[in-house]
Amino acid sequence: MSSDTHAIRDSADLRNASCENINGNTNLHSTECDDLLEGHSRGEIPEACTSIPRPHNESARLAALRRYLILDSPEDDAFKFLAEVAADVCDAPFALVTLVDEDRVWVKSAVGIIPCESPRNQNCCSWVILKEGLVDIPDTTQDGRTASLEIVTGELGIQMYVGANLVTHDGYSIGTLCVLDRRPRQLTDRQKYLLLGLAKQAMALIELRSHERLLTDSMERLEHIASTDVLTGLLNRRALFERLDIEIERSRRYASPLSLVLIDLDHFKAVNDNHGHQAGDAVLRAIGNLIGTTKRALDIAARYGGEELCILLPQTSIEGAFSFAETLRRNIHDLRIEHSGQTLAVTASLGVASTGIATPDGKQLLALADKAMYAAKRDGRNKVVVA
Ligand SMILES: Nc1nc2c(ncn2[C@@H]2O[C@H](COP(=O)(O)OP(=O)(O)OP(=O)(O)O)[C@@H](O)[C@H]2O)c(=O)[nH]1
Repeated sequence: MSSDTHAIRDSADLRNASCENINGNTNLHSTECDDLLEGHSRGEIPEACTSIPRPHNESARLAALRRYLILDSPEDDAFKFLAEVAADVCDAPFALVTLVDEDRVWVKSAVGIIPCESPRNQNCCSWVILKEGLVDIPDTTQDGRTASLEIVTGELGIQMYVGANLVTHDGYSIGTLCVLDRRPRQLTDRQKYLLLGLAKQAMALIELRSHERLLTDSMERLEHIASTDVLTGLLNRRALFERLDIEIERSRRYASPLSLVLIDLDHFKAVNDNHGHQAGDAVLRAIGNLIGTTKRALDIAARYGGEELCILLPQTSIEGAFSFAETLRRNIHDLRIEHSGQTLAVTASLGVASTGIATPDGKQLLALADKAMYAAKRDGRNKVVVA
């Protein structure tokens, strides 16, 4: 016998129990919940509940729900499919996958009804998370838990509700897979068994989506680590070459210019020799920041080598690149870096190259910029030279 078909209790008991728990006791224990849930499905209709009790582990339950990041997530056909199967199996016009949040019941997917959230106090699903297994209400108009709910008394006129718990791997009830009908009726044992099985599948799907998200996040983090230069926060050399190939290809395909600026700090060895390697690192970090704030969002900045940096400027002509390089040269010249009580200043030599009519490949473009950069060094440093 399912817990929903337990013996009928005196409706006065239920009223008393409800009232005690309505009056602020949100830390309800499961036995108390059972008192509320059992024994009032038939006979005299108890006074309507104005508040649905909360499980004794409510705050841990909410934390469990939130770790899945499923609330307010986009539609997902796999959940919709499970709701469709539940509706078919139970021969019900409505089926929903719901999550019971702090003050609302949010619908992940729905069949026969437009999914929308509703207040927790007005939703049958809020009863389901109070106990294990199914909540089976063959006639909602005759059940104290549901008789006064808007979904029953209102336009929708729901008269049958059966909800199966979605239980996390660590035992928290976070929502339901439920079926609803406009006429009172009893599901068969087979239908209830299948609904419970489908609820397990819905929960497995929630866990799967969560694992997928964690995996994607980890891969993105790893990709970030693998492509970022730790000192400057810019892209590293490997990532630069990847992006260079992509941007060269884009430049070819759309016949748009791509420019490249190569930056080499002047007399950087002297910074290390005179102020120490830590000071040299502080300078490189500061230059990395400066480049980050000087370039456009679509420009791609990388650490090319030791004290050599590189910026790709998509859709930028040689004139535009020269103007950008001049601004950067001035900004570097004007930059003052405070380190261990000392104020450091550096200059840089910059080489600029651009894809022309005979578009070079990435390596050729770099070689052109490198040649121009060395010309700037030869010309006295703190200069921009165009290839
Ligand atoms: N602190 C620090 N120094 C670095 C790093 N990478 C390269 N360097 C130093 O950068 C200096 C580069 O020196 P050089 O190639 O002789 O060039 P330079 O002193 O900048 O002289 P010019 O380029 O000719 O103006 C070397 O002392 C490297 O050790 C780094 O990550 N941190």
